Amino acid sequence: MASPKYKRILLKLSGEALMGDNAYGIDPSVIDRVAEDISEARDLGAEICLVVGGGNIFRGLSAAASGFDRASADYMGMLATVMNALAVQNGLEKQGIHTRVLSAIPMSSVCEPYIRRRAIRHMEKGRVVIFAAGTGNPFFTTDTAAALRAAEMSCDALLKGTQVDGVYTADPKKDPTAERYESLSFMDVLRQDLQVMDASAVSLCRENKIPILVFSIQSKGELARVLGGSGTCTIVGEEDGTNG
Ligand SMILES: Nc1ncnc2c1ncn2[C@@H]1O[C@H](COP(=O)(O)OP(=O)(O)OP(=O)(O)O)[C@@H](O)[C@H]1O
Ligand SMILES: O=c1ccn([C@@H]2O[C@H](COP(=O)(O)O)[C@@H](O)[C@H]2O)c(=O)[nH]1
Repeated sequence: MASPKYKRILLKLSGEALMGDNAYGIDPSVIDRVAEDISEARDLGAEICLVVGGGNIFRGLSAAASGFDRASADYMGMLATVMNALAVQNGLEKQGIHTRVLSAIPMSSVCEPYIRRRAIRHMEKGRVVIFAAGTGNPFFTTDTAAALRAAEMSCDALLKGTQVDGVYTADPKKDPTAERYESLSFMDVLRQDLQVMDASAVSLCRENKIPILVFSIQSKGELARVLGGSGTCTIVGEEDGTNG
């Protein structure tokens, strides 16, 4: 069995990927498959914490464009991520994995509040920690929350599991001629304004020397393959390749 390239990872799960072939919401079969993938990655020896997006349910920016107050819409988006976190927790528990959901917006009858030291302790006990409600602040995204928690948890890498298998020269969903990068630097992503992840998340990872691996969470078993070094992904790291 391959050993993981990174010991402690933060996995950012795309909200949109959780809807499967549906136009909205959560597909239980996708939750089960993602939970199996996470279980497989843990079996390699990786310590895993998660941030789940909310794009399958509610995006603040789109709602603001149709007339909602932006901050209120963002709070609704953060609540959507809590629903996704509970769904993923359910899937992981079916795999026999011990988990805790920690929310940046306290909701004590649903899950624990986010307390950094408590999160670290859960991880030390072998639990999968699921960070919900993003950063707890409007005007941010779950990509930034993922970069922030990865830094706080001293993660060795941030893996962005999304609907595409890497970073492309342009959005591959819109431009069929777009080509995938094997690797590139944080500055390349920022300079070329590549939209796969927001700039504040990329900057935070750059400052904290946390490589970002972008891969498709839609491909079964890809998480373990990427961790083992044989999967398809784009690695975003330092200019000189030292942390890639
Ligand atoms: N240069 C690029 N390379 C790769 N993907 C890109 C690029 N530019 C835009 N994209 C788009 O970015 C998307 C991933 O980012 P996005 O923030 O939309 O989703 P997510 O974070 O995976 O999910 P969610 O917001 O639902 O949680 C991809 O599905 C792809 O269509
Ligand atoms: O720190 C945060 C994180 C998220 N939001 C809001 O939630 C939605 C869903 O998150 P995605 O990253 O788009 O999946 C996002 O559109 C924001 O509206 C937030 O306000 N703060």
